[in-house]
Amino acid sequence: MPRERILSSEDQSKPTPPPPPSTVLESREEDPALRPKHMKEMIGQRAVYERIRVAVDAAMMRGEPLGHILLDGPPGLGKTTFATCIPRDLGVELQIASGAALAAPKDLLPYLTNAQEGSVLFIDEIHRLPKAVEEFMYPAMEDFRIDITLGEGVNARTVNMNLRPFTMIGATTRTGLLSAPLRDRFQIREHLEFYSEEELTTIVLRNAVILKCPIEEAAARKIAGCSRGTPRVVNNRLRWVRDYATSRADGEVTLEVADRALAMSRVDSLGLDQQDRNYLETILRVFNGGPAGVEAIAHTLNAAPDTLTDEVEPFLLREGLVVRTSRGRKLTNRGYEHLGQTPPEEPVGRSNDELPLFE
Ligand SMILES: Nc1ncnc2c1ncn2[C@@H]1O[C@H](COP(=O)(O)OP(=O)(O)OP(=O)(O)O)[C@@H](O)[C@H]1O
Repeated sequence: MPRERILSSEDQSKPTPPPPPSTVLESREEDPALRPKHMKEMIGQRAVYERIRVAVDAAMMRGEPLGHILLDGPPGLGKTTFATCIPRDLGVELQIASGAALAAPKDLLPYLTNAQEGSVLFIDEIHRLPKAVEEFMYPAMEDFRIDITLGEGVNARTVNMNLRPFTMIGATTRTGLLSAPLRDRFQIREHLEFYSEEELTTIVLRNAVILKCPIEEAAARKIAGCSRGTPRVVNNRLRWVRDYATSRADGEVTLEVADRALAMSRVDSLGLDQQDRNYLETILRVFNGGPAGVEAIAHTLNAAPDTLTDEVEPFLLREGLVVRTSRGRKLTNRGYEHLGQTPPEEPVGRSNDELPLFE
């Protein structure tokens, strides 16, 4: 019988210590109603969907566990959504852990020993796993076996323990930080791309129905165009516009209401918010257009460098507003123009020591 259950800390049997509360999906969910439940409900990412679908169908037909999957891409593009839909489609249990919360092998142990045959263990932010935990995972992923050291010093001995075959799904915003041995243990590796305006419009229209929010198609298109190619952002903008329509209009999201709501939240024509513009303005005004190191920009903005690298920069790079060069970040001509400034004479990011970096 297919089971459809997400294990929470309460489900973990004693004496196994429960995972920290932050690893339970419900506590991280922005709006559970909006998250697709099955892969076929997911919009966009068609190529990734098709490849994972083939692997899921084959695993089900053969009655074997699905191979380990690594998903990477900027935040909010659907990594967790894939990781929660896949076990539902397979009809198996799901456990969720966060790389940042697994400080030592003993923290991972309960997840591995609790994993049922064919079940899925999802590790979010897998690039944050410490080396010792990562190495502990190698035999678990490859041979479904773990090596536990008991005792200390001369009395220490290693015990091998067999695990039930399971599927690991890892998600990361930074594949570059993963060691090659860990990366190579994932049979399927997929990169999630930003969504098109068409796809985001479909998401807005679908979610407006779920939120019981009457909306004009032109307004849905407007919201989609201002959402940085990201489903999480489109959902947040939709909720804001819906609140605005309730509070300042008759509840219907018309194009005019959407325009007013987005202007009030200071989202510009490209979908950039205040944080994005502060980043660009800092490079322009404090660093004369760059190059500037991300640490220096982060200090100036009083922000964490990781937030800039993971959340702010990917979309600005994709839009060609900044480039990453070997000497740091630089505004492009388009970046200058977006800030209403005239670009400098010299072409940006093309001198020998300022070649754009690709990762
Ligand atoms: N393909 C999709 N179709 C429809 N909605 C989606 C899709 N992908 C994501 N979403 C929506 O966007 C929200 C954010 O997605 P999700 O949590 O899966 O992103 P993520 O890549 O795991 O982000 P993070 O790296 O921050 O964990 C989800 O709650 C869901 O509502």
